[in-house]
Amino acid sequence: MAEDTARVTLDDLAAIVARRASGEGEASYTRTLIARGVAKCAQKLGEEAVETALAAVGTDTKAVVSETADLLYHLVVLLQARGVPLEDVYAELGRRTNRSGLEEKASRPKG
Ligand SMILES: N=c1c2ncn([C@@H]3O[C@H](COP(=O)(O)OP(=O)(O)OP(=O)(O)O)[C@@H](O)[C@H]3O)c2ncn1[C@@H]1O[C@H](COP(=O)(O)O)[C@@H](O)[C@H]1O
Repeated sequence: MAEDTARVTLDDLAAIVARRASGEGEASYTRTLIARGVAKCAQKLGEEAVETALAAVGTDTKAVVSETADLLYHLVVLLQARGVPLEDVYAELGRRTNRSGLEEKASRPKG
């Protein structure tokens, strides 16, 4: 899988997306998508999630990687559009590291 390209983390992507969202001038898919609103960003995230799930049960491993990259990009775009810092998500993940997933699930509000 090793290719001679830069390794980009979620933090890197969030910084790129934030710059694109606030930038002016050159064409940007990110800015166009965010300008269409949170609901559109959420719809795109849902589509990419389904495409990732479908790829995961298929046989093409490269498609799983590609769809996952699309999914993570659209998640970062949605968080930007919704004004939620990735840092808040990291903190929430951190709070969960001291208990099991079953405990965390039991602690969620019923609904
Ligand atoms: N990682 C991504 C990335 N992953 C996916 N995509 C785009 O997401 C879109 C998803 O494809 P679809 O076919 O579902 O969408 P579509 O039909 O073209 O568009 P819609 O009308 O449905 O919105 C494609 O246009 C992809 O190019 C991305 N666009 C941008 N990035 C990153 O964001 C940076 C900034 O991009 P711009 O904002 O375009 O400058 C890039 O350098 C990348 O690092």
